[in-house]
Amino acid sequence: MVPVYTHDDSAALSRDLALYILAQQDQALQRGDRFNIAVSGGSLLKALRAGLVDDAELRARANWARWHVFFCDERIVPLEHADSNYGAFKAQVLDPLLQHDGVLGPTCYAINESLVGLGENDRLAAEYESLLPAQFDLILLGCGPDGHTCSLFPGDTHSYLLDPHTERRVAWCHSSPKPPADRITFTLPTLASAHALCFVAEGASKQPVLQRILQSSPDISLPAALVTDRFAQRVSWFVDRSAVHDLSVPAATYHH
Ligand SMILES: O=C1O[C@H](COP(=O)(O)O)[C@@H](O)[C@H](O)[C@H]1O
Repeated sequence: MVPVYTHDDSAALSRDLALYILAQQDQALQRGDRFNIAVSGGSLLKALRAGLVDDAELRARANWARWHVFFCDERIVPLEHADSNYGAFKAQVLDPLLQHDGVLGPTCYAINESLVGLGENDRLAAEYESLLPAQFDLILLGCGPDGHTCSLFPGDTHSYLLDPHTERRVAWCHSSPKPPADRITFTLPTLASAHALCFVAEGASKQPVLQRILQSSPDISLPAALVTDRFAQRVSWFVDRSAVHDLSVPAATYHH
């Protein structure tokens, strides 16, 4: 059973999430000289900002200059487009960090914007793959109401993205059921090689899908359940009470 760290509200979740990330950072910097972290887009970024950027004490504990930040998935749009995960991370984390004097920011790895719109999406995925470190210290994952994580979507149309033996570490996801249609995404082998995988899910809208993922017989047709099941020893979930309301999931407390 994976730990499901359950919180009364967003503020408590954001703080524990930040403490968890800092613990992973410290372990990574004992192993080497950089913290290789991958982030998802969506609602996760609000929690990152509240826990790590807006909180002065925790912001100071992050060794930002050693952070190398990648994106678990990215929408194939210009970086300043409203749908860009890089753009959302910049707005929620990088720009607010810049407002604090003396903070040296992280190194971020965005898609090659010059390939957007050229019909070169396989090449764009391959170029992004070439930037990745051999192994991630931490991958932060979201979970959509349909059970997708990264841009690994459930259903036959997207089963090509879930090949556990693919040599591709980043794949082009086309015809995404959630707009925009074209994206790149980490594949299962990339997730498999991470030291730690952490899902974040908040709000009552996530409750039905969490029921299918966190029950004792998970529905592994859902990519978020598949990842949880397959890499259980390295997976943690950070949730709020409304996301697991009425579920028979043992609530864990994050000890820091
Ligand atoms: O499209 C995406 O959705 C998922 C889930 O987002 P959320 O807002 O429901 O938390 C996100 O993890 C992924 O990075 C993003 O591209």
